[in-house]
Amino acid sequence: MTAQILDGKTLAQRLKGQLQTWLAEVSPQVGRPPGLAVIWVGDNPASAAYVGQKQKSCAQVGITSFGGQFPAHTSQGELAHLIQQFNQDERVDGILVQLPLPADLDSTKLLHTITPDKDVDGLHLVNLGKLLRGEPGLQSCTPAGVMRLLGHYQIPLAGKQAVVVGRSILVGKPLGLLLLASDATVTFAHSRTPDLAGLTRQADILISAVGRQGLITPQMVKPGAVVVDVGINRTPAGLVGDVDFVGVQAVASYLTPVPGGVGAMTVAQLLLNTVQSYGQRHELVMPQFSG
Ligand SMILES: Nc1nc(=O)c2c([nH]1)NC[C@@H]1CN(c3ccc(C(=O)N[C@@H](CCC(=O)O)C(=O)O)cc3)C=[N+]21
Repeated sequence: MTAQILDGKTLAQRLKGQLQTWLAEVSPQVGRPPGLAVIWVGDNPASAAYVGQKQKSCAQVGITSFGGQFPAHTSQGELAHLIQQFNQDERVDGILVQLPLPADLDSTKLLHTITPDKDVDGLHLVNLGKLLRGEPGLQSCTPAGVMRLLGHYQIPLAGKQAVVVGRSILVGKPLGLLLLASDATVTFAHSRTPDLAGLTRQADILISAVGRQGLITPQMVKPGAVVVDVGINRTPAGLVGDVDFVGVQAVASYLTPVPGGVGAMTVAQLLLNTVQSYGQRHELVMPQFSG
């Protein structure tokens, strides 16, 4: 068997095309384009690439970017004040605080300063609570992007065994809840899971969101499983995920590449969340952006 590639890059490009077309029609009627404020503190080089990617994608589809880079010594109070200004700014539909923040800042407290209806990262307690309840709300971009990618390829989830390796608040936990909401039987695995391979071999849907190169070997994958690689590892040879791509491709039925899989969907989902927030603010009827 050779796994089919879940092509996040192409799907993301098509979604962006649909957003661009719709916004070209709607923004003049509303009288303004959607706005996304990105707050990036310090000079983490990985963040530089992500923030650049986000701003470029915003420009492509017709979303105005606000915010920018702030020095590493910016205080908690200054950042809270900045977020409050964006909360009130009528041109801003989404506010994103790029993580990680410098260690002396309290990122959770800052995230809770964002008004929930502009929380395009889905990390405010109110949006996390809605996720837990299964109510509509802004959803974290990477998990929502993964679900959109699986949905696009019509991967069945109901009744399937899903194993999520990793339990972060940014990816593992919310993705597990979304899979559960789609009627998968979900198991969370993590660094204290004793027999990881024994567990992952039972997975029809295997998600790795850890950040360790080579973590998922072919022996850990059930033949025919769907494998989603959320890992991001920078190596001398370039960007790689958690999954032994070549080995697992011979065992799985579907597999996401890194790059070109989940990362590309994350950015597209951020734009979708921003447009969703804009649409709600102006009571617009939103089309189904399906890619
Ligand atoms: N508040 C917050 N929200 C986030 O959503 C968030 C964050 N902080 N901090 C960092 C992580 C990471 N992240 C990625 C975004 C795009 C790619 C992406 O576009 N990846 C491309 C390749 C990029 C490259 O080549 O460097 C791909 O996989 O094809 C990856 C990872 C968002 N994150």
